[in-house]
Amino acid sequence: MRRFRIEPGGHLQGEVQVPGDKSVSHRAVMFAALASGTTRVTGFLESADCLATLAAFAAMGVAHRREGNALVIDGVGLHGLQAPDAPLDLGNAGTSMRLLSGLMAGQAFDSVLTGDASLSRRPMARVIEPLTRMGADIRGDAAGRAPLHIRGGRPLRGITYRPPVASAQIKSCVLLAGLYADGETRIEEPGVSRDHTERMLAAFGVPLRRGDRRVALQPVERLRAADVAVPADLSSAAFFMVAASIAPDSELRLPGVGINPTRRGVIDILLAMGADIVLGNEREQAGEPVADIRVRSAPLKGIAIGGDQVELAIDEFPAIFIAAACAEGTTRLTGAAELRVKESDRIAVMADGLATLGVDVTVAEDGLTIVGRPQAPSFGGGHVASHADHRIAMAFAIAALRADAAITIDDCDYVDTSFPGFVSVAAAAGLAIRSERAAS
Ligand SMILES: O=C(O)C1=C[C@@H](OP(=O)(O)O)[C@@H](O)[C@H](O)C1
Ligand SMILES: C=C(OP(=O)(O)O)C(=O)O
Repeated sequence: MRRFRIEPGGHLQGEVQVPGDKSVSHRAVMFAALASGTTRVTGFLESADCLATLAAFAAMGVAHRREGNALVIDGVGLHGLQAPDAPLDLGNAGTSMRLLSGLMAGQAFDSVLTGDASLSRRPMARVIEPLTRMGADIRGDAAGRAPLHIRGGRPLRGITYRPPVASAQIKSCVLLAGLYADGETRIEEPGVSRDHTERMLAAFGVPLRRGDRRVALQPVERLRAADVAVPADLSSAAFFMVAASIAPDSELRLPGVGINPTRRGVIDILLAMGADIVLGNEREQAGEPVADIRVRSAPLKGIAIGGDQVELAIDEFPAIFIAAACAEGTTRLTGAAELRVKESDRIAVMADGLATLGVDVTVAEDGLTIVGRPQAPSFGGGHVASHADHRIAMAFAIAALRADAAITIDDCDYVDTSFPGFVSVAAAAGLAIRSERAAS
């Protein structure tokens, strides 16, 4: 296991090219595999999570190769996947497991989906339940967790599903099963969730009816291969947006970052906190809005965050909490219980780490309250446990910019699930970070 050691202080300058979007990369592999024809994916995120998805399709007979900077995938068609001869191991990737569960429910063969210790703790009843209503035979353990055993060859029927939480993973799972169902599949969500699946299905020639928090899909004969240019990942960019905001004398440019309106909550939250963020050259890339982002240091202030803002920034809260700890006044997050069922319990784990670094934080069931320390240093140094959660590790790494002593972080191998190369990219921008092999 590697651990990070970050010396305190520093400022950030220059251009940071963050890697491709994780959500879009997973979907690009899935839809390319199911399409008729060949798809070229550029900007594919070569991270552990997305490579697990790619390996799962390779195990089901989908060929891929690298040509220059493109990942080229030969689609096998909606009914062309082959039975894998072993369980599909999806590692740490919740998106992969939940989306694949819907897809596997529609196949003629049986499959088993497994994952690592973190993924095996995450709730899967949220996909088992709607898929069972559609006619699938899918079972987890007694607590509704992975491994998931899926019996193939079951006829599926379209349903109208109203998930209890707004979740792109649940929605996408049901839509993927809906590709194989008899009749229309409808989803009506209690809130806004990211719409990468809908955008990419449309690009692959699948007609959808979309309304406010609603989507409906009719089964189709085939998906039409369509090249995908994956935007840079806003969730990875978020660490640098916060870092440049809290470090003095900093200015970073982040080119080609996805700013999908169902994902861009972190930009709006940081702007509301007083951040100096400017979006330029806004354009569309493979059906997704992207922009070049410029961030400069700025004094931040605490705000209240809740309601619809939560899902729009769901993966960015570890970074946002670091911003809040450097802000003038109090930041209060509510309505974010979903953070407790990510790769780690991100409310408890972030609260523990912030407290270790001397920040006054109060935990609630669905959020937390952070009293900011606007005078640098905002953090003491110390040793923080990432609980094998990539986003926790990266969040505490940037906290060192406002610390008075070194911060060390355990269990940082998992950063590769979403941001391979984080250490060298962050070091080149000005963070005094190094990765060390830990004793155990
Ligand atoms: O669909 C996706 O790609 C994702 C959806 C979100 O999860 P939920 O659907 O559970 O909100 C997010 O946290 C995850 O990192 C990626
Ligand atoms: C929650 C995340 O991913 P997943 O659900 O795919 O594991 C994340 O990347 O923060």
